[in-house]
Amino acid sequence: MSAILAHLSRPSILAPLIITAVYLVHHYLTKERVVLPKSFPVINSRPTDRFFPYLRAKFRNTVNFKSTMMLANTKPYNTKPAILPLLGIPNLILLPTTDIEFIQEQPRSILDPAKQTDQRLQLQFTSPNPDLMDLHQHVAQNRTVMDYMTTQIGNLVPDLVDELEFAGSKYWGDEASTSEWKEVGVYKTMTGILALVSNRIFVGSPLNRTQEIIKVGMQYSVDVPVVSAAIRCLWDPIVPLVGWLLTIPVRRRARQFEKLLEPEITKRVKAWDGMGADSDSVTEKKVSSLEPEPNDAIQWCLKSAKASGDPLMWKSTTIADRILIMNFASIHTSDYVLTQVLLDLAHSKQDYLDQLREEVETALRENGGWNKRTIGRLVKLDSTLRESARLNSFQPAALPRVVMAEEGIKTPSSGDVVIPKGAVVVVPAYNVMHDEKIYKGAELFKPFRFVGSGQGFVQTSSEYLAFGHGKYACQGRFFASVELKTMLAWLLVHYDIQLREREERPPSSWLVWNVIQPLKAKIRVKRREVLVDF
Ligand code: HEM
Repeated sequence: MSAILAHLSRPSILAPLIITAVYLVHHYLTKERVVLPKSFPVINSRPTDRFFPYLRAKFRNTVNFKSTMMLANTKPYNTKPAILPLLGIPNLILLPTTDIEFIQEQPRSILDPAKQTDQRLQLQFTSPNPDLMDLHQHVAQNRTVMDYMTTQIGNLVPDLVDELEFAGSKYWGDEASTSEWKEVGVYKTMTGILALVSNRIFVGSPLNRTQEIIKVGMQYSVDVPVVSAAIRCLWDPIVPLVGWLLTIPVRRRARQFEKLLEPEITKRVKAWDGMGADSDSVTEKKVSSLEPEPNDAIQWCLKSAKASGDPLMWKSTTIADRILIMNFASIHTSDYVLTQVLLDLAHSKQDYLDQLREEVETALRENGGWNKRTIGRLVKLDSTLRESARLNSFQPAALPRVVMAEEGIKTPSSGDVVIPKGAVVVVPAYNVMHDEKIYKGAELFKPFRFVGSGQGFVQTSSEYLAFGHGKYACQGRFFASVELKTMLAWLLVHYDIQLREREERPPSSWLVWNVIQPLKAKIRVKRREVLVDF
């Protein structure tokens, strides 16, 4: 015994023990705890659960979230809020679908979507620059840059197509390969093509083909969700240290990305300043000595930075971090949607593929080739994307928001019961988008379901939540819609896709409350001889 005591009293052992003990006491005594209303039922706990009902409900929700979402259609969950215990996401309250309109209208000061993203992605460790999400002037800049993106993307269709010629040939085969079928990994090739095409719009040509930029941007985007999910499962007291350690490689990649973009951003800033443009005199003529002025996200960031007059906004690292976040926000969401739609099509009917191809070829002929007008005419293709995103949305529970109001909130369904500050509310989405009463034949892929319905790919509603809904719905969806339609149209015109009508479509997998596309699924493609005359 005395030997053990002597051992423990050595400073190298004792000091960490004392620090840990002090931390634990401090943590548990001072941490603000969110006490969820006791009157709400716990979804997926059963009257027969005599022991550990909460833990058992948590287990069921975690391993089979789809069934939880279906349960949300039944009483009392379809009219009343419920506590939703789930691994790695504390303080969740599932609201009924009848609250969707109320939720989507609330300002950030009441229900904040960004705070939920902070928690989910552990941005205090993983963000290249935590201020980018928090500081008012950064948030305003993000919004302005997204506005540029929305208004400019139509004009950039020819650039997208130019990049597709290169990326498509690289991943799916070039013009010399028209006689052979080629087996391709859908997710892998879509990610590769998207990284090139999206970065053509983000950093411009030829920088977008720099291997290192693509590699670092992708690694960052792959690592953040994985490492943040791991941190969320850690025991609270060890999160600050272990979380920081686990994310060292992520932060290293962000610094690498900043270095890789630094020469280009500095060149652009110098070109701007070289014209003697004052911070507050942004005119189309005086903006930059680069001829022609680049039309890409680096330049949009620079323009809006100069308009703000705040030098921090045009610092090279600030702009590079914004571009890295764009890579993160766009590549995984878009490669998800493209992978799913290609698998849906490959496992559907030849007639669908023929009709889509015909629509694209007619639009190309009638509108003089690849441009904004052509893409705007593709109503069947637009409906196909919307239908696939409905069936496969990666957010089976939508509109996650943290309650920010000091006094908590009451929702239409909670009646007099207050949902406290710090709780995270969500609404069910999987069951809504698979509801037979809203979508007839809801489990079927009917690509032209929305043709003539007045509902385009980007339109959100309380019945269509693939991009969220309302005030804080996806800001990148207009960009994504043009980019994905151009990509899919170009691929359909340039490649035959071998139909796998009789084979089972590879299923997505569910990981807690995320849906993951079939990462290993393959299709067979063959380059076509393109005969469209335009
Ligand atoms: C098909 C691809 C995409 C899908 C399915 C998608 C989906 C979503 C969803 C579900 C949300 C949450 C909305 C809510 O909670 O109400 C969101 C938010 C957001 N997305 Fe997307 N997204 C896509 C592409 C993009 C792209 C390409 C960008 C930017 C380059 C982008 C930027 C954003 C931003 C900035 C937000 C936060 C909006 C806010 O809080 O105001 N997204 N997205």
